[in-house]
Amino acid sequence: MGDEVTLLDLWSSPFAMRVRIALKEKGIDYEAREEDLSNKSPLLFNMNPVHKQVPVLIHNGKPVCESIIIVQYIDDVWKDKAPLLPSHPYERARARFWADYVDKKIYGTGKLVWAATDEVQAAAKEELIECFKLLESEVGEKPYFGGNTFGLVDVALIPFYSWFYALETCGNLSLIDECPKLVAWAKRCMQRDSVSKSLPDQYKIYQHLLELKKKLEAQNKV
Ligand SMILES: N[C@@H](CCC(=O)N[C@@H](CS)C(=O)NCC(=O)O)C(=O)O
Repeated sequence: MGDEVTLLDLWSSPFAMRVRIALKEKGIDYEAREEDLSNKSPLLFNMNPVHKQVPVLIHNGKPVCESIIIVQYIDDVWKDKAPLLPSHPYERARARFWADYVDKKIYGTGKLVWAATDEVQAAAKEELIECFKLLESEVGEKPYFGGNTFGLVDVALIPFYSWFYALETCGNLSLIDECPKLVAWAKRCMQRDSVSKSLPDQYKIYQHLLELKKKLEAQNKV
């Protein structure tokens, strides 16, 4: 019997994009169920009772939560095609380190660039550019963070390319000027079907983030 794979998904979530990319890299057929975060489904509460967040991968009835853990699970289960992690333990640890760095830095700092104002925004902008420059030096002259192969760190970071227009517009900055090699890397990733089919249009994300920003401001949450 074939595998039954369901993804509790959300079009705008960079975390869900990671899982969509990994599934497409592996060529796995799956059912995507779009969640409405203002009215979460009973299935989401059931499958991710701890965080109640998307994405959740449900594989033959069993849930796996947290995007980076899901991507590694996918790589463990569907080993034969498109490996996302290197085989050497040291290289695996390095890839996990950088994926963790992306998780700790990019979402939160990036969010302050599109959602905050004044000094908070200015500080976040400086920090984000520093993080991007560090990542840029890590990718160096290689085509991907995974070297010649597209891997875990590429999957972790590339969803944030969908934020680039919003970051540039809200933060009044030019990413091509600040980190040209990172932009070149992102464009290289976008040539892969797995990536271009999983990332929404940057302008659509910009509109969505502006809506979110208004809601956050109304709740005094920026
Ligand atoms: N660390 C989680 C983050 C997932 C996350 O933040 N998901 C957001 C959507 S982008 C969510 O479901 N938010 C709903 C909530 O927190 O109630 C992962 O990597 O999967």
